[in-house]
Amino acid sequence: MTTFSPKHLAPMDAYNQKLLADVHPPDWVDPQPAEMYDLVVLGAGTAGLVVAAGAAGLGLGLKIALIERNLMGGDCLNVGCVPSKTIIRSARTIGEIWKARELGIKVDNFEVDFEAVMERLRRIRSQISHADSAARFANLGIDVFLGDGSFASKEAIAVGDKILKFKKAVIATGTRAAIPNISGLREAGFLTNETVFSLVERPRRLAIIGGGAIGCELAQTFGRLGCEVVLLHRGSRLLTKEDPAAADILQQVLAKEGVKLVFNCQVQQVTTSDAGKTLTYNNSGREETITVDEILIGAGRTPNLESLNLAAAEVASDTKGVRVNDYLQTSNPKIFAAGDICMKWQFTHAADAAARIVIKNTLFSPFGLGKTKLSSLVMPWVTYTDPEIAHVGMSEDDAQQAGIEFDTIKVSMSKVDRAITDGETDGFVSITHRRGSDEILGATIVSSHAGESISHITTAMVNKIGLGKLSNTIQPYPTQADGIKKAADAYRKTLLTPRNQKLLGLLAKLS
Ligand SMILES: Cc1cc2nc3c(=O)[nH]c(=O)nc-3n(C[C@H](O)[C@H](O)[C@H](O)COP(=O)(O)OP(=O)(O)OC[C@H]3O[C@@H](n4cnc5c(N)ncnc54)[C@H](O)[C@@H]3O)c2cc1C
Ligand SMILES: NC(=O)c1ccc[n+]([C@@H]2O[C@H](COP(=O)([O-])OP(=O)(O)OC[C@H]3O[C@@H](n4cnc5c(N)ncnc54)[C@H](O)[C@@H]3O)[C@@H](O)[C@H]2O)c1
Repeated sequence: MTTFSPKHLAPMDAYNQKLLADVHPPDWVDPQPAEMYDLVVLGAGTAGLVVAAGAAGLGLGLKIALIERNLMGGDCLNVGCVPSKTIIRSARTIGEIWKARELGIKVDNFEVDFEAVMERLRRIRSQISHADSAARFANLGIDVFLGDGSFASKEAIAVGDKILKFKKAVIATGTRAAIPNISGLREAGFLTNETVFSLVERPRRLAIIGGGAIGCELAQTFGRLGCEVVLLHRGSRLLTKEDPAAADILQQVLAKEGVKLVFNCQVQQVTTSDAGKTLTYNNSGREETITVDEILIGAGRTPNLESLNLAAAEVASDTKGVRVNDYLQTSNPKIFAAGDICMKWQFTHAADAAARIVIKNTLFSPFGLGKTKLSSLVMPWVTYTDPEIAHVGMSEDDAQQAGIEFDTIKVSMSKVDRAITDGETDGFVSITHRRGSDEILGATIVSSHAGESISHITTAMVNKIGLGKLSNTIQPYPTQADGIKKAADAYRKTLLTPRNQKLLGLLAKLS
């Protein structure tokens, strides 16, 4: 039986008890290890779960072990996508209420019940946790071990006093919040994604360090839920990995909603007093201070490597994580990796896609034949702010670096009827294509449902459908996805050269 104490799971109400019973049952008894495993998977976040379930689901009688030291489901279910998107839903409603008057609806009074918002988060999370549960995976025929796994040799992993020998192993141990080295921060105390979703009381004043995906999503969310939010970002604009025009729209929206944005900011120290936690920071050369009740860190990730004893398995790593080749194979040919621990794309769907590649490359590529490359994936992602910012494929910078000649077509949402009727014209569709061809290289969409719309373009790219065919694809009127068709139509118009016009004129005369 394990002696696990869920230090970050609070409060221990009925919902969190249900979650725990699913993803780290307090009375769990590890099985006796098999003599030899076909596959041992280290870490039961998205990547590990998909590898284990995918391999077991083939019905080939493979012997599979899955090891998790904390909560099965990893970041996504417990302290990432699921809790964040659940409170983002509540915050969206507040955004709608703010907009109500513009839509002709008077809402004079409303109140945010922060406790109820957070209780809903815990309820929803516990409602879907069964899919990632120890019981479900054991029922799939997988040996589930709840404990800290570390390599004992090139061919074995230790978990507690048990040794699991493997033919192949997969490292899927993910990441955790990187904590910036700021004097007084640890003493003052801070929140990370591991603790922020356990809040039961609304902090009146909240400082967020880092203006990436976590910082932006949660600054808007907690701002809408009634906190005074300051976002301290060291870059000169938010969401450094996104199209600057997309970041610009978000900056304007956040500022309008009352989130204080500080750029080019270096937090130097944190001190504590009766007034709260005071951060001293350098704002473009000026020293400033701000006093808050809580500090949330969203300043990037650090890989979960320390306890793995990678040296024993001769697996190479660096500060970013486990090193892999394009087949997700580590320096030990029997050991693969998937998910945040080894990838620049740190998303649940990326971990899922990588896990599928790993199943194929570990189990179904005899003599290394028929392996799939990570670089073959077309990767979309979405930042769930309001408006959403969605991207797929290459950015203009990527294309430039790859030496590809390109053109970009951009359509403002203010030209899309449905966005106008919805009062959601902050945004655009931008599609980058190979110059002189309709091949789509990448796209960014900023709109209230950009996350849904981007899939049209992802599907087109995966199936090598160009802008010409997208222009022929009928979008129902009026939808915001019509912006994609407008961009494709705009590409078509570029084909109307004087020579083509002459030809068309001739055809018209002859018809
Ligand atoms: C706040 C937040 C919001 C997010 N929102 C989104 C979103 O909306 N969409 C999206 O696509 N992505 C989102 N992400 C990213 C997403 O959560 C990750 O990309 C995804 O969880 C990665 O899965 P993984 O399996 O690689 O790693 P993890 O989910 O980190 O799983 C790794 C597991 O390994 C375990 N482990 C580590 N070391 C050991 C060991 N030695 N022995 C045994 N077990 C070990 C850990 O306990 C953990 O359970 C978000 C992340 C955060 C933090
Ligand atoms: N919707 C989504 O898919 C989603 C949502 C949240 C998180 N995530 C994933 O989680 C990962 C981690 O998110 P994140 O926001 O922590 O990382 P991030 O890398 O996206 O952004 C962190 C930002 O913080 C800044 N920063 C770092 N140290 C700082 C400091 N001391 N002071 C001020 N700014 C500082 C960095 O310059 C960077 O721009 C992301 O890479 C993303 O893949 C995804």
